Amino acid sequence: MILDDLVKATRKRITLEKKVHPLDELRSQVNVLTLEQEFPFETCLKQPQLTFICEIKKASPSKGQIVKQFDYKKIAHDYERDGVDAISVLTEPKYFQGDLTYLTAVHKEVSLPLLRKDFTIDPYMIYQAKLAGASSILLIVAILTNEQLRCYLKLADQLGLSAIVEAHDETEIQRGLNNGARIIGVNNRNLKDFTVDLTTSQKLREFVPDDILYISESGIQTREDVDQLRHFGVDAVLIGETMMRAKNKKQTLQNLKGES
Ligand SMILES: O=C(O)c1ccccc1NCC(=O)[C@H](O)[C@H](O)COP(=O)(O)O
Repeated sequence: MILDDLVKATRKRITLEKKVHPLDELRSQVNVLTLEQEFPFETCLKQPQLTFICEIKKASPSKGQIVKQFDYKKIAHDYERDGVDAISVLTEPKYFQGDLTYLTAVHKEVSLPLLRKDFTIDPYMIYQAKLAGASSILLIVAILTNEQLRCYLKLADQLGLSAIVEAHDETEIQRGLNNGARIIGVNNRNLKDFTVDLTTSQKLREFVPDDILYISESGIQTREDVDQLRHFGVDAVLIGETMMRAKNKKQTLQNLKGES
């Protein structure tokens, strides 16, 4: 399964990165930052209207290369100008052609809350996310033990980072909640065969209490999709490919929001 490959590649990458910049070095840099505890990512998800998180994503395992021209700074500016609420930046290099430096650069360019989209399997990656300017990280239940989930959520909290706890079924949602998740993300993409079914977000909605933020991720293409998800009671949508392929991002976003 693709998640196994992603975890393997991530472990290899992080092992190398730790040799260049050991954990203690990252820790001491984080210590000199003023740790704000405002959780801007969560604040933006709590607004009354649906929150739009749009992604900066060059390639993916399911689609291969999505865009040839990849001016991530311009995309970030366009997203901010056009009314996106938060930005997700893929930092996984092997399968998504992402890079942590994209996140650092985007943080310098825009003031929107940023999600480090990666396959977090080590606390080291949470420190990296903080130093790169993220206000949120991704924790995928399927690749973490309960103890890891609990510890990573605690560390994120200490660093003023929110965490999207991604689940694919009722059991994973329960594990996320039992270990302290405040945000549950449901992935509409089946990671075994890459098929997308937006009703996954509908089917799993009932297992997430109303005081927990609920994000629908992947496969969102049209205004009808967004309307449907709004109707299912999601707090936010995470949209990657549709926005990345859009020639006119402003118009596409307005259309998705139902403003044009
Ligand atoms: O996008 C993939 O092919 C993929 C495959 C395996 C694991 C994760 C994957 N995507 C990460 C994401 O969560 C999406 O980039 C995000 O939800 C946006 O999805 P989309 O709008 O379909 O680009």
